[in-house]
Amino acid sequence: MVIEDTAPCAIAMRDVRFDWPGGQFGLDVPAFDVKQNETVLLLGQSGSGKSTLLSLICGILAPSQGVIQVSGTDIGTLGRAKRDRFRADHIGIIFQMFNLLPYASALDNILVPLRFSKARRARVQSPRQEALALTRALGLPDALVARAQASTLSVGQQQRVAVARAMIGRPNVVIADEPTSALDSGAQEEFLELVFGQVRDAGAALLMVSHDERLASRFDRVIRLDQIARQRRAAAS
Ligand SMILES: Nc1ncnc2c1ncn2[C@@H]1O[C@H](COP(=O)(O)OP(=O)(O)OP(=O)(O)O)[C@@H](O)[C@H]1O
Repeated sequence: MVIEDTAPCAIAMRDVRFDWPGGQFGLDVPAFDVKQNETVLLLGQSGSGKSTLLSLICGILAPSQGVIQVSGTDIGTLGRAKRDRFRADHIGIIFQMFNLLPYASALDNILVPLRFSKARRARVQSPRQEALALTRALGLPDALVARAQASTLSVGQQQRVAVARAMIGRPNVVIADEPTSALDSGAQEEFLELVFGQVRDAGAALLMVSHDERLASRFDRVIRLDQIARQRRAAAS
């Protein structure tokens, strides 16, 4: 199924239903869109289903019904392997704890998405030069990026590496799951500045999840999970 009138949308969800195995928690999303070039902050309390929603959009989880369209592709029609490929090709992901490979260099961490995606690799002329251009823009010295093991970097340096890894090969959708939760407020500001700059340069859509309302003023649009999704919880016995 193709959702009509979503041409400018990077993400479009219609009548989506998902239940975690065990039936303790489920999510219904009647309609949710993020436009290309739009920055959206998704707020919600702990346990409300924000990460579940992001996993559906990234194709890590599959809905039991409904349509999830990312960059014009209905990812629900893809099998698991194709969803994994689609995610690698089209989505840049910034995780809460950055999830860097600890013993690899910062540079090798940044190049990981290109190893998993030919399409993303094809959008990069010189991987090493592009990675270093990104890290320079993010304020990291070349020698550190090329030589330092990720585990030896400060949290601030790790977040920059995580942004560069998400942005290499210019994905058109960037998903960030509470990427500022480990940072103090000064570092949060700086981090958002970096992410927004990179997302704008790539012409990408950004969907960031947080429970921190103070971030709201920076985004084109702020929504609460309960405005777009209905949560289903099993009654406690
Ligand atoms: N792997 C899992 N298996 C079964 N149920 C799960 C699983 N992960 C999450 N859930 C259920 O989904 C609910 C929502 O979890 P989710 O992680 O999506 O919330 P969240 O809003 O991202 O929370 P937080 O802000 O604390 O990260 C949880 O309360 C839990 O009941």
